[in-house]
Amino acid sequence: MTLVDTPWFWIVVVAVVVAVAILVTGLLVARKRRISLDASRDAELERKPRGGGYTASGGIALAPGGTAEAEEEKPAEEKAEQPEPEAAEHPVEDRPEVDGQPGVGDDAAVPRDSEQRTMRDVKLPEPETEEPAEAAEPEPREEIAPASGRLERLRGRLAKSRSMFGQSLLGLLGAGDLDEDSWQDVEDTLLVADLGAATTTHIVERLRDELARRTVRTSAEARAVLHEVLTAELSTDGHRAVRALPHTVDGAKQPAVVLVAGVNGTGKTTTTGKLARVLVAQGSSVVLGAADTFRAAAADQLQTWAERVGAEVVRGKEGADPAAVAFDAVKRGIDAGVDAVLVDTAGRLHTKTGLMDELGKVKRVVEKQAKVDEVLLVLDATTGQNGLAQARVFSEVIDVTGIVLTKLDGTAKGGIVFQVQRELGVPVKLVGLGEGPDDLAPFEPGAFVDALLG
Ligand SMILES: Nc1nc2c(ncn2[C@@H]2O[C@H](COP(=O)(O)OP(=O)(O)OP(=O)(O)O)[C@@H](O)[C@H]2O)c(=O)[nH]1
Repeated sequence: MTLVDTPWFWIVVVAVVVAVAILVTGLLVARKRRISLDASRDAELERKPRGGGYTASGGIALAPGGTAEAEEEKPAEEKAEQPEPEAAEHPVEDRPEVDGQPGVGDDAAVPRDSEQRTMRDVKLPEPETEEPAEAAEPEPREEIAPASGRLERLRGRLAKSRSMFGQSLLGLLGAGDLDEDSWQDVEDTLLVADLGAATTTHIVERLRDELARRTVRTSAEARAVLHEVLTAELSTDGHRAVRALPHTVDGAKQPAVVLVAGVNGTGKTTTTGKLARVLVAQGSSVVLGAADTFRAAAADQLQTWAERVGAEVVRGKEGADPAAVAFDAVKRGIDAGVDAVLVDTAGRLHTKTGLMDELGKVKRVVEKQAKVDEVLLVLDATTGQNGLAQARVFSEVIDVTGIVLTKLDGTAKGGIVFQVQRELGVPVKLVGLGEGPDDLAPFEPGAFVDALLG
């Protein structure tokens, strides 16, 4: 009989199998318990905010998403007034761009922690109210001082020239017999007052002749001689009337067309406005053409002048062709049947040849529909010899028919009047004696000399 055949062998085998089974089961149970512990720790981490304690380099804190918590923090009254969700979304263009942040992606929206707009903050536009009927009524027209006798009324404005020129001459001539030194002083006085060499020589010769021929004993007699000589020096063959009244062409009324030209700043726009006032005061209807498209404010300035007297203005866009504006103004004047069209032209430096060509073009274009009746050259009396040089250039380009000498109130060199007229052979028609609307006077030699001598 072998060991296998014995019962004790099988009892030992069964016992070993059972023991191994118990051991394996125990090991499995122990492993399962260890995994459960690890899972609970992970779950604990999972409950912490993602990225909690982590700060990115750009300063962006990683925090749980969602908007519910933020909304709960707002006051109840604000919450109640929150608009519907779609209205609450701020369009990109609504983002207040004060922080320099880019408006891209999520960042294009207003940050949710920024100040919220509420209904209370929204300002509704005020409904547009109709202007009261009386406001639409035209401004009452200004009273315009009569043009006649203006030079006498404004004579005080020539005070600077009077003391420098008139009073000095009277002092010299009224002193009795004049020696060569005294005559030299007379000459110097005339030159300083801007009469120019040729005019000065001519006046001194005339004075010497007259004083030698007559017996002058009193200062009143000396004044009379001086008055006579100076007035005669200012006489001209050209007539001083400004051609600003309408005339008839082929049986139809045609407005007078007046071009006002000159270097910038001489007072063209002001003179155009002042002249319009004179014409309106005398019963004429006027259209003003704002052909100074170079200086933007010039058209506004002219418009203001026009509104004050109830005249119409034709203006173009800034930088428009001045010739086109002048053409339109004259056309408007003809169509409306007015008495005069005054065209204020651009006044830029005469040294720019192209600009002088432009002035010539303005005249040519205007003359396609109406003759230019008057070309007034505006000269600033305070600029002396430079003003005269300007005048020469202008008269080569356009036929100047009259001179307006402005700012005579601000200069001691009123003698420029004599020189301008002599050198250009064109009469001084108007003088500007101030910035006021009625400070434009017709030029009358006798009254002018009277004002100079005091
Ligand atoms: N004191 C004085 N100032 C004047 C007279 N005429 C014009 N002015 C002033 O001169 C300045 C220039 O006048 P404007 O009429 O604008 O001159 P403008 O020639 O049209 O000038 P631009 O449009 O630049 O070409 C303004 O301040 C006027 O008030 C005058 O007779 N006396």
